[in-house]
Amino acid sequence: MELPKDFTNMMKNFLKDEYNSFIKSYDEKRTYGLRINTLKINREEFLKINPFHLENISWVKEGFYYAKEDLPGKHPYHEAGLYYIQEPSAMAVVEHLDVQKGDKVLDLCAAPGGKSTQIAAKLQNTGFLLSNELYQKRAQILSENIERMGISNVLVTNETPEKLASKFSGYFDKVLIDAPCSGEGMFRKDPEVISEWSLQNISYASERQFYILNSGKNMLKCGGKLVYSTCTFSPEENEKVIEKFLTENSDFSLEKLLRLWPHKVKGEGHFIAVLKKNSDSKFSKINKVKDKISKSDIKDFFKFQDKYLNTNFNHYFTLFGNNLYFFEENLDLNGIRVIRPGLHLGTLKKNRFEPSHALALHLKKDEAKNTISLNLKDEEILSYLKGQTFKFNSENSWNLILIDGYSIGWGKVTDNFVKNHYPKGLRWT
Ligand SMILES: C[S@@+](CC[C@H](N)C(=O)[O-])C[C@H]1O[C@@H](n2cnc3c(N)ncnc32)[C@H](O)[C@@H]1O
Repeated sequence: MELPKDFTNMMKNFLKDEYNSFIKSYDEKRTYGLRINTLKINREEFLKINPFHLENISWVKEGFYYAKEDLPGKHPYHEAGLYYIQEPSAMAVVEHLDVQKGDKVLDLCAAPGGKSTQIAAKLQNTGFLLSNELYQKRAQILSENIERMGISNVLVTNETPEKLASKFSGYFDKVLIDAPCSGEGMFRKDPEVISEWSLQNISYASERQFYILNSGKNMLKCGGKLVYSTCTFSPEENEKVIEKFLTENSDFSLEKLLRLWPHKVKGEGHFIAVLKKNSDSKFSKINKVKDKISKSDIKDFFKFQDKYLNTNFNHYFTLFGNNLYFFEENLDLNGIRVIRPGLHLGTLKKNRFEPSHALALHLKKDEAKNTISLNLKDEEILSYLKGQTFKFNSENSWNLILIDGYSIGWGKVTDNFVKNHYPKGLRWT
């Protein structure tokens, strides 16, 4: 692999004796990883149905290497959100954030969602995750991944760090800043990154990283943890950013600094710094908004819930047009660009309610009154993913489609045929 001269010189200076082993790692094959989504299935249950060649990743219990030919991105279990495809060393970051159930967590640079979905699995639908992405297109992808993983306690926003900081001062127990970087750890995975690399870009990236870190710090509570990470190796974007930050912010202390090097671990490499905040920021009390929606406005949803669900969504509801969302907290998010204000329950149509794909992926098999159980080997599963109808004898009703016991979407039985409600944009061709 041909690497920029400035890059190899920089790494030689930094790594000294270790440089040769480091540079040799670029001649080795890249690694592939997936992480089991424990919101939907636990590790043991997944291993019983696992169709891939998996090997443990030592630093994440739910993380596995897979073989390139496994192609887990094109598998019905992927569509059911049973796992997330994530670079193995990237999985280490959230392990150091110390997420506890009930925590309020901010993921400030979140798209496409690897670390947000990992945080959500640790929260187990308790507490609250604010998952933010600056660029709108990337925020949409993030939102789709959040949906696929069946997460309910997350707000997806599309904001600048300083805008969020003006609203959420001293609010979060944990803040993750997985900063945009020059991506030197992506060289094996995506050689295009090499052509965009330059020393000038490193300087530009480090300024941006410092600015993001400075916005993120204000949103943390006293005693809270902030993890700063990158998938790059240049010290200017890593140790130097942290050193400068600590010099200017004596109320923060460094708890841990970690490097995952591609010549030392089986992964593409990562930098992780764990910081602790030892002072109070003025706590912004986020106003709670009154539930503006009366039960009669959404009576069709309640009818649907009574008829088809074994679980209850009672509060708090938001309507975006005709789209109904549920979120455990009733925060006033006025002025913030929200892409997903919680769990999308469905759409209010004329005199009826149509459940959403997000709700299907969130539900466990026992939470729906009617289910259609399919196995991986059943041809109906492919028909379903292709958006086709198939025969099923039952009375007319909404049914949660299950693959090996895990929800994958809705089907509406009409005259013994399953009308397909797998979203058009996700259908297999
Ligand atoms: C390394 S990626 C995040 C990867 C993500 N955490 C994951 O695990 O899937 C960094 C993200 O920061 C976003 N970003 C770029 N500039 C930003 C800025 N000024 N403030 C906040 N985020 C920014 C990028 O668009 C990108 O999606």
